[in-house]
Amino acid sequence: MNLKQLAAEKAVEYVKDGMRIGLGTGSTAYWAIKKLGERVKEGLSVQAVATSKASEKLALEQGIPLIPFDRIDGLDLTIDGADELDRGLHLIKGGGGALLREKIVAYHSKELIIIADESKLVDKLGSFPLPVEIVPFANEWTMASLQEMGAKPMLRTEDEHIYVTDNGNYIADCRFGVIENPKELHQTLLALPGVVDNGLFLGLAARAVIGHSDGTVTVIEP
Ligand SMILES: O=C(CO)[C@H](O)[C@H](O)COP(=O)(O)O
Repeated sequence: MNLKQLAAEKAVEYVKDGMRIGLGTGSTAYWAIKKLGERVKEGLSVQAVATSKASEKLALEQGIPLIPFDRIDGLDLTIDGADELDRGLHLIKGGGGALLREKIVAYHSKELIIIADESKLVDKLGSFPLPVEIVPFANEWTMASLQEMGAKPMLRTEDEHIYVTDNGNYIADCRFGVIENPKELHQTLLALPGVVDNGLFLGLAARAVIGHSDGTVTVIEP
C-alpha cells in the first residue's frame, strides 16, 4: 500500500467545485495532483497555481487549469507534503527544494492541508536537516554564519553540482538537532543576511492528513 497516495487522495476530497488550489511539490503532492487531475477530467472546475516547475509540468499533463499569479488574489486551499511535522502542525519542508514558493503559496491560501505518510510525524522537529534557502552571492560567508550558529550546514548538491532552486538560489541543509523552539530559530535564521527563507512552516497548516501502514487515514488539527 502506498501511504503517500492514501493520504493525498483523502486530502483531495476537501477540494470543492470552483476552488482556487495551490499545488505542492514532492512525491506525496504528486499523488494529490494526479487525483485532482482525475477529478478535473470527471468535470470538477478548479483553477490552480503550482509551487515548482515540476508540479506545474505534472499539472499541465493532468489537464489541471493553471492560472498566472497576477490573475488571482489568493487561494482557497493548498495541498502539500512535508518532511517532518509535529502534532502542533509545525513543519519542516524543503526536502524537494521548493520551500520558498511553497511558503508564499501557503501564506496566501485560506487553508493549507499537509499530506504525509506516518513516518513524517514526530514528537519534536529536527531529525530531518532543516533546508535554508540562501542567495549565491557570498554564500561561503552565509554558510560560515550558519556554521557559527551550530547548524552544521551542508550545501545541497545534485549530480555533483550545487543544487539551484527554481528561484536561482542555493540550499544549505542544516542539522540543529532537536528543535526546542522553532519560532526562535525561524526568526534567528531570517535575521541572517544572505538567508532568503527556511523550511520551518509555523502557524500555516490547518490540518494534516496522515496515511498509516494499517490502511487507515487520520486527520490532525492543531
Ligand atoms: O517540501 C517539500 C518540497 O520542497 C516536500 O513537500 C517535502 O520535501 C516532502 O516531500 P515528499 O512528499 O517527496 O516526501
